[in-house]
Amino acid sequence: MLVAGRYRLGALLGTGRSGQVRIGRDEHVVREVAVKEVPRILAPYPGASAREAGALTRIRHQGVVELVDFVPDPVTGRDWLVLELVAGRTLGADPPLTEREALDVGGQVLAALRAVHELGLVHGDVKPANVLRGPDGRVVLVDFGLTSAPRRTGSPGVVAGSYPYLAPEIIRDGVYSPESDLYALGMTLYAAVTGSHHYDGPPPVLRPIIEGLLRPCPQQRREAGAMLG
Ligand SMILES: Nc1ncnc2c1ncn2[C@@H]1O[C@H](COP(=O)(O)OP(=O)(O)OP(=O)(O)O)[C@@H](O)[C@H]1O
Repeated sequence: MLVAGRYRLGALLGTGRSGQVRIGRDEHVVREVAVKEVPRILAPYPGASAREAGALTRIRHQGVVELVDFVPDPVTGRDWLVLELVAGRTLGADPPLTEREALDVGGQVLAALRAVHELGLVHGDVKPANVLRGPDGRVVLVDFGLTSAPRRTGSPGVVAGSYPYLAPEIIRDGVYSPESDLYALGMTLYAAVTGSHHYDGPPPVLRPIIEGLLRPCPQQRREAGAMLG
């Protein structure tokens, strides 16, 4: 299949809640990209594709996936996000990381999150499936479908995101903030080194960092972030 008369779809890279992500061959400039299909009617959160495209247009950082093109298709009701093809695998796709590797990954994700937060945005869905790690060690954050300004929905129970990476204040009050991204990073690192997301006491080297990122008080998570870099 050819998207926008230009991107020829190939092998499946991954499947998420919104749709499929495939390798695409850009026939105009002959290079490979990643093409994410978001069927509007099935999208778990309305406006996710436009929100993701809008956020990625603003964020430029080596740890954040680059947006190449955005192709809304009003006829079929599908949107296509054309992204930089990241050579890497998601955390969790392979055996657990060593603590040293997790420290490095944590530092890189934190740097990417800082770029997001400096623009006044919250990623909103940090989790192992949204962190890609390449053979060269480069770490890239993907899936900005829930990215928005900090917000408080005030409706407990109706929360967007992924358990168990949701900070307690999101579950309680629907409060999304840079600090809720830090909580999700803490849980992501815990899952990356233990292979489990059932929190049962952190591993030794990362203990102060993970415990700090998972603090119930959002402000206190910043100190743990500072330990990562
Ligand atoms: N640019 C990319 N390069 C390579 N693989 C990618 C890229 N973007 C996404 N993927 C793969 O596709 C999967 C799904 O992508 P993504 O998380 O963006 O979709 P989603 O439908 O929004 O998922 P979610 O269920 O987390 O909301 C990722 O976990 C990853 O394996």
